[in-house]
Amino acid sequence: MPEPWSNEQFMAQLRKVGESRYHDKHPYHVRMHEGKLSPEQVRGWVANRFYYQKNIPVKDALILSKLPSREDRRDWIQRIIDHDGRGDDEGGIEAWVRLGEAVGIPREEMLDERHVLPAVRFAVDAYVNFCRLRPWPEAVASSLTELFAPTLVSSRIGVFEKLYPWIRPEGLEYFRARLQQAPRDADQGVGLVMRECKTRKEQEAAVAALSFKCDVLWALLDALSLAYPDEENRA
Ligand SMILES: O=C(O)c1cc(C(=O)O)c2c(n1)C(=O)C(=O)c1cc(C(=O)O)[nH]c1-2
Repeated sequence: MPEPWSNEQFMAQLRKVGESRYHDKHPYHVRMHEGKLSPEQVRGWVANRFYYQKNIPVKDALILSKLPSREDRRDWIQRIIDHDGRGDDEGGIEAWVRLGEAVGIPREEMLDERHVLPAVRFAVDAYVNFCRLRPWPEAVASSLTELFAPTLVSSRIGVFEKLYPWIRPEGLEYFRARLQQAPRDADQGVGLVMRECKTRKEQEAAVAALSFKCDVLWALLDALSLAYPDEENRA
């Protein structure tokens, strides 16, 4: 096996995956940020991403159950609280349901998953199962798409405000909360991956995990492109 990468080289390998394969490059996402999606296409994205959102705390609970140290569990548990909420904080899943209402999807239609496409379900379930079955440092590495999320989410707030004025502004609270949460998650995830993945084999497995996760997000948008084609491509 070749020599392990230095932390800098390892980070560069992880970043390279995001630069080429993160979902911001997907045509459906590009069109979203150009303001070109129809209301129906925006609703399709929100309703399907809900299935991703609701499974995030499930996969984080699987990872939590495998972390051997109390200190690491004390940090990781915050992710579950962010999404499920606690006390007066209703959490990210509820905020996403409100985003749904802000784009015109009734709450019960989000909750009963009637708009969730089969391929989206398969892709998200594959992510949860990856975290269930793989060694925990790889599961943590697969969350590192969050390294690339803050820039994208911050531009999405402006995009939704300016280019989709029909979306009710209170729906954007989810994204605002993520601007604080995602960089903290990414720092924590990078710290764990750098600490645990010391051999070249482990480092390459972490890069592969991040690549797999990019595929999950990409597959979600592929499914949306088929189900909600652009006007000009409609039969
Ligand atoms: O809107 C986005 O572009 C985006 C991307 C990602 C991501 O990169 O996986 C996450 C989120 N949002 C997000 O809101 C979120 O809570 C989240 C958790 C995770 C994860 O894998 O643990 N990714 C993401």
